[in-house]
Amino acid sequence: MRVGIIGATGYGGAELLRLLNQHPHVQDIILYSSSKEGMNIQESYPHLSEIYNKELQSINIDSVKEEVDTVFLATPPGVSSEWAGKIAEAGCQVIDLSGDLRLEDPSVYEAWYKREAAPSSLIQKAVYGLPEWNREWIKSAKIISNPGCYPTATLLGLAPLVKSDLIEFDSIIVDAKSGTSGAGRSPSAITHYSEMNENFKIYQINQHKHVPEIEQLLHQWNKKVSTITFQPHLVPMVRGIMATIYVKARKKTTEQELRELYREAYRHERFVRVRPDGQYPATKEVYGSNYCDIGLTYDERTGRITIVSVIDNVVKGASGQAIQNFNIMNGFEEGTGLKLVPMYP
Ligand SMILES: NC(=O)C1=CN([C@@H]2O[C@H](COP(=O)(O)OP(=O)(O)OC[C@H]3O[C@@H](n4cnc5c(N)ncnc54)[C@H](OP(=O)(O)O)[C@@H]3O)[C@@H](O)[C@H]2O)C=CC1
Ligand SMILES: CC(=O)N[C@@H](CCC(=O)OP(=O)(O)O)C(=O)O
Repeated sequence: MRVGIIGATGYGGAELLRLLNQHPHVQDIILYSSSKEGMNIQESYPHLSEIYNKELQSINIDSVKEEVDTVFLATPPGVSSEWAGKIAEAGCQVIDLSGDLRLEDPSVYEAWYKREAAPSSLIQKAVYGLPEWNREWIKSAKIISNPGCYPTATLLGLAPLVKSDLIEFDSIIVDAKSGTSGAGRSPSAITHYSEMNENFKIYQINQHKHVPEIEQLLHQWNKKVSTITFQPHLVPMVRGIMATIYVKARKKTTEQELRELYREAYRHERFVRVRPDGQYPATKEVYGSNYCDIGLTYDERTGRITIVSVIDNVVKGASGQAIQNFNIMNGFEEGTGLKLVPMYP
């Protein structure tokens, strides 16, 4: 297949290129840029020297239509609402890494993103690309809205419990930590070295745009869930997300019962690994891979369940999951191009 990446000069785009470059069903990758047309991608990314030697193309719907079968939009919010519809109408598959098409209610998008929402007709066509729980819809989708990085870790960590009726549904607290690559390639006063090295910050308290995305899915899975508490933090590392999730059990349970619930839920999922008793995952254990690793415990004293869910934000939290969706949409074996052993140490 021939694939295009819009936003190839960003971190999500570069990771798509790294992974698609060794995908056996991808014959050609065209890179599009809104600001660096005519430049070679190696000028932006010297690590691609002698591996990928191509010029960035301007984004033009007629050439996109001629050149590619699938377009990955690795662009900031606001861009996909402009391009996804046109590209789909031109007959290409669209996989959007941004948050533009994830929220079903445009007024919720406008309240949290503080910008105009995409047209409802476009949002309705997009399938939320969380393969472990939405695989059947992804198979026939033409437009995928790829989940956010924090929602991926949080939803995979919460799904078995929320679907089980074992918990107090108003008790969910998510304490999430991310590396700085989650903020993209452009440096900012929040993420640059002097600000982040030897530092640990909470940000966007009670107002992160991933709150409604997480709540939307949890509510779809169980109508008893309405709101959650979610607080994101930045940690001085490049890749990785850890979501530590606290939930009150509705009645007495055991760690063994909970682990069995998770093992059963993810028995056939190649990218979700449930840790054995007493093991809790660290971000480095999924670094550079498409895995989501989950550990859990039950505190008999407080009746609280703690779930620890880790991903690499650029892989399972963005580009790897996008390729997992690409594989499912096209009937390829789901792990194609994603058989990545985490880099350790
Ligand atoms: N980084 C991460 O861990 C994750 C990112 N995401 C989402 O994926 C998307 C990409 O993120 P990321 O790669 O980190 O961001 P970056 O800021 O690193 O890259 C975004 C790219 O978008 C392109 N771009 C900017 N403005 C426009 C425009 N008006 N029209 C077309 N292209 C534009 C730019 O490329 P150029 O100037 O060459 O056009 C830029 O390099 C975002 O929506 C992000 O929220 C989702 C999950 C995780
Ligand atoms: C560390 C950091 O800044 N992370 C980003 C999340 C990136 C992401 O997943 O954003 P989208 O929903 O737009 O895809 C943030 O908090 O906004």
